[in-house]
Amino acid sequence: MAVSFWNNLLQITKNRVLQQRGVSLYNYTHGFEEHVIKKKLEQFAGGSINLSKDGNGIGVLTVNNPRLMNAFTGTMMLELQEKVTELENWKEGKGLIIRGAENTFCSGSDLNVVKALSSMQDGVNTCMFIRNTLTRLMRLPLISVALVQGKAVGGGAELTTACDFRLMTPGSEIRFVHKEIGLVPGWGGATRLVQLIGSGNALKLLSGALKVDPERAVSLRLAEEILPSSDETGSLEEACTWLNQYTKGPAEVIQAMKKVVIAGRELHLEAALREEKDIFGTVWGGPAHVQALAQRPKHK
Ligand SMILES: CCC(=O)SCCNC(=O)CCNC(=O)[C@H](O)C(C)(C)COP(=O)(O)OP(=O)(O)OC[C@H]1O[C@@H](n2cnc3c(N)ncnc32)[C@H](O)[C@@H]1OP(=O)(O)O
Repeated sequence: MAVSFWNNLLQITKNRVLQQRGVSLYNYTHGFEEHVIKKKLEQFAGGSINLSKDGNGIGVLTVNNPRLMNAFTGTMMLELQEKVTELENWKEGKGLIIRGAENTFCSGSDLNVVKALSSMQDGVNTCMFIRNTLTRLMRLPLISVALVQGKAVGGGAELTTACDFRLMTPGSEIRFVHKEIGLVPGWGGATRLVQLIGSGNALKLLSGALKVDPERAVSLRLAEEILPSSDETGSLEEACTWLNQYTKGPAEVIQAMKKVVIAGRELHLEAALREEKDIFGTVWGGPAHVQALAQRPKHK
């Protein structure tokens, strides 16, 4: 009796968390002091995270620090959080492409930052900070795609797993190199990798620090497709075309669709079904539904 009460309470709390935007995994109750780590990260400047949004509801987020193969400096980690907040509030948004500048994806944390924040406390806090951001990124009500050109290494490989889909260009590679530097993934990448490809395959990629080329990624179902182009402009156009297959229609319907999938992915059956009912209620009788019914649709 007492156990089922607490289980129900836990589920209700989880649902509430999923429904709210901008809610973080870790807060002061977990010993996480966000303002302290933000002050430290501010000291490591360089690079940027750029966001452009088009009129069709597709955003392009670019990890931009080509001098260091798009490694994340401290200020880029802070900027990523700001851009995720902006995307959470983008009412017209439907899809998101994440890519790296100048033909390569991302080489993870800037190793200079890793060295400077080498105490256990700083390392754990930095990981909590970025794991919060990537969890919010994963839960955006947008269909997200990592466009992997060149190399996605370490934290860069982890970033790809926070997207709904991965598209790879010829010659590109995803590699969880953490073992080589005496680490395990800390940006939530191991957990998400297990969910994507199963524990056995995840263990092989992580413990072997294996280079995953596009063919292998597709066969593991880590990537959806290999794009024909390897250049920046061509592959971005192809990624947009791929994404457009799934983002036709009104933003409120696409966003609701992503939310029911998040519920199915993250909640237990009964809680997910309750969540689906609530989300259904937000589109039933809405403009897109009424307009579609008025046209007496046939789906041949
Ligand atoms: C979550 C925890 C983490 O993410 S820890 C960080 C994990 N990442 C790494 O260990 C990546 C280390 N870098 C590499 O293995 C290679 O640079 C990779 C990414 C494979 C690219 O190789 P390649 O195409 O030959 O380029 P390169 O080595 O000449 O690199 C160009 C310059 O960029 C730098 N760079 C690269 N990655 C980082 C990084 N993560 N942090 C800091 N600097 C990085 C390289 O050192 C190189 O700089 P320089 O030209 O030697 O001054």
